[in-house]
Amino acid sequence: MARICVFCASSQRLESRWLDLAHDLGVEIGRRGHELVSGGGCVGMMGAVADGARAGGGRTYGVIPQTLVDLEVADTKSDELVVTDGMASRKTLLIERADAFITLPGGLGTLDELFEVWTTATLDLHRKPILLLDADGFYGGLMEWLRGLARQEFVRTTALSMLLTSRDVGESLDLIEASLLAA
Ligand SMILES: C/C(=C\CNc1ncnc2c1ncn2[C@@H]1O[C@H](COP(=O)(O)O)[C@@H](O)[C@H]1O)CO
Repeated sequence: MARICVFCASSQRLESRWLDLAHDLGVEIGRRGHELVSGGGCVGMMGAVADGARAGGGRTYGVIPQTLVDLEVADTKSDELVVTDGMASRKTLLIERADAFITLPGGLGTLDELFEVWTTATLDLHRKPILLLDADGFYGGLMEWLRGLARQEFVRTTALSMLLTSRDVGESLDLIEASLLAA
């Protein structure tokens, strides 16, 4: 069993294909016996992945700041919900709790979380696998831009190679499980 943290969109105005993707990933995390670690929200893809994990028989662990609890967007169905005093302490707890990270399509919050776990990995502050689930080529533009940064020596190619990528839910979890087994 691994504790897999999923970063994804909180927006409530998304096409159903993104909510379905998050739900499918959650179901597969639960079905494989893993715990879902998440930002503890019940809206958008965040709610879909958590509901999916529970539907698949998995345990869910959420970490959410009090400000978002006050806005009534907390995943109150979570098996364990930790409330923090701010966004920074929330992110620290998420990173400490998880064994691995998967990033689904998302906006600024999702990108912030991806870059935090990725930069800390490049600094060898942790050795937890990080995977970008690039469904429908959502992250194609970002990856192309990052490869350009590597060509110009702003980013090390070893940093780029730390990021696992896949376009598929099952393959993403296969890659994470293989990486955890190899560690
Ligand atoms: C009040 C509304 C939405 C609530 N917003 C959030 N709820 C929970 N977690 C959030 C929220 N906004 C950001 N986060 C964290 O960042 C990621 C999602 O951010 P994005 O900008 O939507 O990509 C997510 O992983 C959370 O940890 C009204 O709609």
